Amino acid sequence: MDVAYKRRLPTFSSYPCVRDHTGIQPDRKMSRAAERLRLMINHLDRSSATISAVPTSTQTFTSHPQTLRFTHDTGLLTPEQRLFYEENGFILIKNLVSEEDIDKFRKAFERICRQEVKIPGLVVMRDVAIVKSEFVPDEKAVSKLQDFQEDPELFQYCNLPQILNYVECFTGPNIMAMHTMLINKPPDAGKKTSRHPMHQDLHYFPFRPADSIVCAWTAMEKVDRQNGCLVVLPGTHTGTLQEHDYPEWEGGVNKMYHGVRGYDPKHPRVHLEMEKGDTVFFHSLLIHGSGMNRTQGFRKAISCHYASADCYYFDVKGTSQENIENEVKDIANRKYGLGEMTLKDIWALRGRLVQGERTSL
Ligand SMILES: CCCC(=O)SCCNC(=O)CCNC(=O)[C@H](O)C(C)(C)COP(=O)(O)OP(=O)(O)OC[C@H]1O[C@@H](n2cnc3c(N)ncnc32)[C@H](O)[C@@H]1OP(=O)(O)O
Ligand SMILES: Nc1ncnc2c1ncn2[C@@H]1O[C@H](COP(=O)(O)OP(=O)(O)OP(=O)(O)O)[C@@H](O)[C@H]1O
Ligand SMILES: O=C(O)CCC(=O)C(=O)O
Ligand SMILES: [Fe+2]
Ligand SMILES: [Mg+2]
Repeated sequence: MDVAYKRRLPTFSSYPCVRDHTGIQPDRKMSRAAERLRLMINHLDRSSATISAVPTSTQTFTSHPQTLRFTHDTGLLTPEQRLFYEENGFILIKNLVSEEDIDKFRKAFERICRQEVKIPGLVVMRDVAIVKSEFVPDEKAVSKLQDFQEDPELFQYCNLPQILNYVECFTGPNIMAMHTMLINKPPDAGKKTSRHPMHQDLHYFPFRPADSIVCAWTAMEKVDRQNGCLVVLPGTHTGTLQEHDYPEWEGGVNKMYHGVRGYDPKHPRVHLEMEKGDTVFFHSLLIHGSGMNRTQGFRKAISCHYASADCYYFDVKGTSQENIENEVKDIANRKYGLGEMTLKDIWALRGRLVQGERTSL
């Protein structure tokens, strides 16, 4: 563990934004949940990760066993944190990435925007509102970098030991970094195109199981409702993958920003307000999005989707993911002439082992 990290130990925040009108009472909910888990964990059968809720003195476990399905016991997460992720599908760790590291990522980003470096495979995206205007090599023209696995500086984010320690709690010990992004949400140009529709990241991934895929998303500055923080629907990770499509937004929508078709607008939502360095880990099925940026600043975050290297690819043909596959293939073909490549080939090329063994992906 590096010294800088040790000095400022991260703290766990249950619901980071209690100002949100979700109707959830975080403190009450947490203490009840934590107490229940503490009782259960006394009787944890580690080999099967199965919890027996009411063991008897004769050791006959006749009650309904409850399984911890979404987390692994690595000794890092407290019982409260495990139960929180199990129930909500995300967990926010305060102050996990140092200022120094974030400033380094920001400088690397700026160099890319100024076109001082050329990174193989990197996708530099512009917001749909300005895509037809004149290009200037400046961070103001870039809404997102995607696939920075070949940038040695930015990719350090994916290798940060304190991030991987948490990731392992959700993926197990063999870890692949599958998808990388630096999001530079621009000030909204007036058409609300800076929003990201509510979606499940799994829609983009031709590999499974969903429970072994987690996103780490780190705020590179203070993010709040004003500049378009993440918004999550707690508990939706226990559902299934929904159909996604372009939302019908008057002002237009960014390429490949699909949204969940007809999600329940009454589902409680939580705005994840975060400080620089705070990191949220969330499940690949968790419904999330981000609001518009009402400030004049470019709201920055860096993220990586990790998957267990033991995951397997599958053919999305005939599933709800076929629409995104067609778009990805179209672009890959137009840009790189990768007509013969399958989605699996594209992902296998992009993925990088960051811990353990590359067993399958
Ligand atoms: C868990 C993952 C969740 C997600 O990743 S959600 C977001 C996923 N989004 C993506 O993966 C998009 C990544 N972006 C890209 O691939 C590229 O930026 C993109 C959109 C293909 C543009 O590539 P460029 O190299 O800039 O190509 P280009 O300038 O020649 O444009 C090609 C055509 O695309 C259009 N375009 C560019 N940026 C756009 C945007 N933001 N929204 C909508 N349309 C956009 C552009 O106008 C052009 O269209 P046309 O051919 O002139 O009709
Ligand atoms: N009525 C809606 N229908 C569909 N998606 C919505 C709707 N309202 C918001 N969203 C989506 O929910 C996410 C977050 O929205 P949110 O309401 O937090 O942002 P906002 O409306 O821009 O700002 P705020 O509500 O904080 O004033 C975004 O992805 C946004 O696109
Ligand atoms: O940073 C954001 O606004 C959300 C990005 C996101 O959810 C994604 O790209 O999948
Ligand atoms: Fe996402
Ligand atoms: Mg709103």
